[in-house]
Amino acid sequence: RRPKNFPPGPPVWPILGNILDLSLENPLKDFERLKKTYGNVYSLFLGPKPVVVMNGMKTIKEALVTKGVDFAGRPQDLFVNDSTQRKGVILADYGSSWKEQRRFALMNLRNFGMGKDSMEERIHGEIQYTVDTLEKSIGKSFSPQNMFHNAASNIICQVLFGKRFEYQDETMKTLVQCFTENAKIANGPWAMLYDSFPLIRSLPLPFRQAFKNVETCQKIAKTLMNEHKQTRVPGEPRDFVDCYLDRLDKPGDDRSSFSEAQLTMYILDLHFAGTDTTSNTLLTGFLYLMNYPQVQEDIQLLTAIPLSHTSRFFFIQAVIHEIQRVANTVPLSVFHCTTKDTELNGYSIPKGTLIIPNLTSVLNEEGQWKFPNEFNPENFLNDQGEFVKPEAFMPFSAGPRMCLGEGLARMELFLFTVTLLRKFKFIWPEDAGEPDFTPVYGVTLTPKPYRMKVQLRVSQKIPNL
Ligand code: HEM
Repeated sequence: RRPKNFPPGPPVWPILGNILDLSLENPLKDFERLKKTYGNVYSLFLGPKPVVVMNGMKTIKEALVTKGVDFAGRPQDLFVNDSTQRKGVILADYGSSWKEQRRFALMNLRNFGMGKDSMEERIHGEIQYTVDTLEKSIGKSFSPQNMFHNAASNIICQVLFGKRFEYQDETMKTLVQCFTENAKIANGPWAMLYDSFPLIRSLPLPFRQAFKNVETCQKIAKTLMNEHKQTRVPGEPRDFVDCYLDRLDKPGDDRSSFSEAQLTMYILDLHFAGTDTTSNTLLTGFLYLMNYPQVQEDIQLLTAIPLSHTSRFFFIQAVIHEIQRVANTVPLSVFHCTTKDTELNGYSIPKGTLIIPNLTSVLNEEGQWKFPNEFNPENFLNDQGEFVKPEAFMPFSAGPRMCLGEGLARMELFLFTVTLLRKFKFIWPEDAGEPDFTPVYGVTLTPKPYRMKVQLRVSQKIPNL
């Protein structure tokens, strides 16, 4: 039974709730269908657990920004909480510990923005390896999945550990394999069953593998942390781990949330949050750029013009934003939870209710975009050809829990796109058939595996702008 004045939704079955209303493999279409029937705020039951799904820009902003604190919690009784032992920042509940840890990361990520070891330098350094990989692949048809994944992983490793890993490095391979497997389990049917039916949690079912994987990753994070302890000079941090160890040296009060156990999970959080997201956005970007050769060519002509030239800046920004809009990389954001009894669109939502912000419903919302259902950089250009960012552009979500890696991610997307397009032409192979733009559902949306071809560019005449 729905509580009084709770958002409406489909009829609820005993024990099962609404689990049969959702495809366990990919619920995005079901969420869209339910929005058409019940409106922008509706409710579902996962087994006995009530869930509120929020849709549309106005509703999501009202909740995550205007009533930011009310909606800034994270559910604590799900599969993902058990598998990460409730440490780190992504899944930490709203409160002083989360605030302290989040502020620390934001401040330190900003501090890496300057100087010779700046974020930009670190990204450029890694792009050079991607360029080498592409040069070796000229004329061949190859799958770019690992290349982008490794590059995104190495950039976050540079930030965290001050070093990159060779693409064949066993530690990295193990980390990536564990993350990939866990992301699959976390968004698959077994996690949904784990969340809906607490009685099955101790049974030896496939979700057990995720717990083993987290243990393996934690061991790796601990080893890297211990290596830093051996080589660091206190007060002269080289990277995020050193900054954190410096912070641990400070005499703090007993209630401080900083600890080595926090750090190991934090390392994994940032590595996980910064890898799949960026690499899948890049993969989607190059899938579209190959199949919209005119857009690719327009950027290529502009890459030869000084960065300060506003037309260059406007068009490239518009293309990168449009890539992020169609990539819809984190389609349901990370699940939130209400921190107190609250209201949304006139409905009452009790404290502790699981909230799903359906970002997909905003990134292609009718009325918010000139071309909601096609790839078109015009979505971000006004009549004068100037870059404009519609309010509905929220791939990083909004409010107090908004992605804390946005600055890093945007710098990566910009530098990769511009540097690679300046040097190479990306071609959809003749024998690849029709491109399939439908993504594969997961915590992050992934393009279906595809192959690409590259050619070195011959220098082009600069247009008269
Ligand atoms: C294109 C790339 C990226 C996209 C689309 C993206 C998107 C998101 C989204 C939608 C959320 C959930 C926000 C919410 O709960 O409302 C999030 C959270 C988060 N992201 Fe990102 N992200 C990206 C890259 C990164 C990078 C590079 C990092 C690492 C520095 C990062 C670190 C985080 C963290 C730590 C959180 C949790 C914040 C919190 O709970 O307070 N993300 N991201």
